[in-house]
Amino acid sequence: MLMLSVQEAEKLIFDAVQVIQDVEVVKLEDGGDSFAVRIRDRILAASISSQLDFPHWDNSAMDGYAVRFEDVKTPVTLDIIEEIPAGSPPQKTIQSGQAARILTGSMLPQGADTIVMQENTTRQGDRVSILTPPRDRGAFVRYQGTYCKAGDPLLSPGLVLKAPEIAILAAAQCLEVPVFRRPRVAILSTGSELVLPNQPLQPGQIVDSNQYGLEALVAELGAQVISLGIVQDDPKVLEDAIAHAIESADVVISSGGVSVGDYDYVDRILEKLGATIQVRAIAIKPGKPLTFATFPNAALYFGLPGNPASAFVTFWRFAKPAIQKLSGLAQGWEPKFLTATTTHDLKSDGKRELYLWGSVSIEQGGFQFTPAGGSRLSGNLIHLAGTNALGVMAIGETAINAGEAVKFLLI
Ligand SMILES: Nc1nc2c(c(=O)[nH]1)N[C@H]1C(S)=C(S)[C@@H](COP(=O)(O)OP(=O)(O)OC[C@H]3O[C@@H](n4cnc5c(N)ncnc54)[C@H](O)[C@@H]3O)O[C@H]1N2
Ligand code: MOO
Ligand SMILES: [Mg+2]
Repeated sequence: MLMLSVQEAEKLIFDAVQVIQDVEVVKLEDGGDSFAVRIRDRILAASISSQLDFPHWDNSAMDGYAVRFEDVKTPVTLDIIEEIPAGSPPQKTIQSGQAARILTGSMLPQGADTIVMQENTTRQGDRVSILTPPRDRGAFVRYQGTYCKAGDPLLSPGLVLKAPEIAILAAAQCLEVPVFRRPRVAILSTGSELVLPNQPLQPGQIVDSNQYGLEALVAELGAQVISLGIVQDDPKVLEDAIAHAIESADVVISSGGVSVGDYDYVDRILEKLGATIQVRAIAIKPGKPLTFATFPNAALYFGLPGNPASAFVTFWRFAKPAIQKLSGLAQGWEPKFLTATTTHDLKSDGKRELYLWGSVSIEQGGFQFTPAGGSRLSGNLIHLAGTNALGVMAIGETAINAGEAVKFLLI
């Protein structure tokens, strides 16, 4: 069986992913949850601009007095001709010797070009004394269009809509927001030994934990989960399940049945159903027998190995970036490796690229990687708890000593 390097495999996988083309519109005024809750974490499908300048008009950054800079170069007392609360346009033009009372956000009146903050003044009835002259013309004036001009692009396609972007959409009066349809990801667990968590466990059986772990991983990416549950190691039953899955989903993720065992049917079924198998085995540990295939209807198939740690690691390394790219994310979907100092010695046989689950923390001087305890066998999922990173050892690298640098991937 041809074993690809991790880099060869990821190129084949990521190149096969085409961004979703379907667009949905999320409307500010639709019922149900608030707009922010409905649009949070969706990915923008088109460029957004506004008909508005930001700021929309010249306005004051302080509570104080709008004045003419020429009048206040030295301490002086001015006549207050008007009060301008936020939300009301000024009615008068400031002439020499005059000022207007102004509040933060209020429009700058005609004739004025500078704001003196209240703390630098004293007021006597309709007059105000400027105690400290402002340094510059335009002090504390927020000029129209200096943040952004009407028509300028505000948000670009492929951006995940988080709190700042959602606030911008609201400020820009963007009432209908085009976002990419969320990918549909079908998940199934193959194996006649598998039972549901609420079923009594007979000798030889094991609870299907991959289904739940993978569902959570897919949901974390904002994709729609289609849970197909346990499928027995029966070629006909499995073929029907996979055929149904590829018709109903953009991505199908199965676990188990991809190695060389007597009941490992996945690859044969994929071929029978017309898939092109792009990846059959990768020089990665854990996760060697990963299968990746493409279907004529554009569905992508990840046949993850059944061992729980292998399923998690291959999901993080290959399926997660692929789903993020498919979702329309313009930037940041590719795996990014950073460097940490390891707190413990790390060992490898050097034969496959080794992924070590553990925790990265930010300490003085940078990132620190602590490998998880327990046995690092691919069947052991217990010590995945609390981890947030995968340390990586390259092929040929057999030891990284405590205190030395290790590459890691945040998961
Ligand atoms: N002769 C060889 N045997 C194996 C090889 C090999 O190269 N030659 N590779 C080993 C490696 S590496 C891996 S990884 C596994 C992959 O096996 P499969 O993908 O075929 O998975 P299964 O055989 O179906 O199951 C393996 C293991 O995982 C448990 N499992 C399966 N599904 C689930 C689930 N949904 N939840 C929890 N646990 C699950 C299953 O009971 C098995 O213990 O193959 C090695 N063998
Ligand atoms: O590639 Mo397997 O996941 O080492 O047990
Ligand atoms: Mg097997």
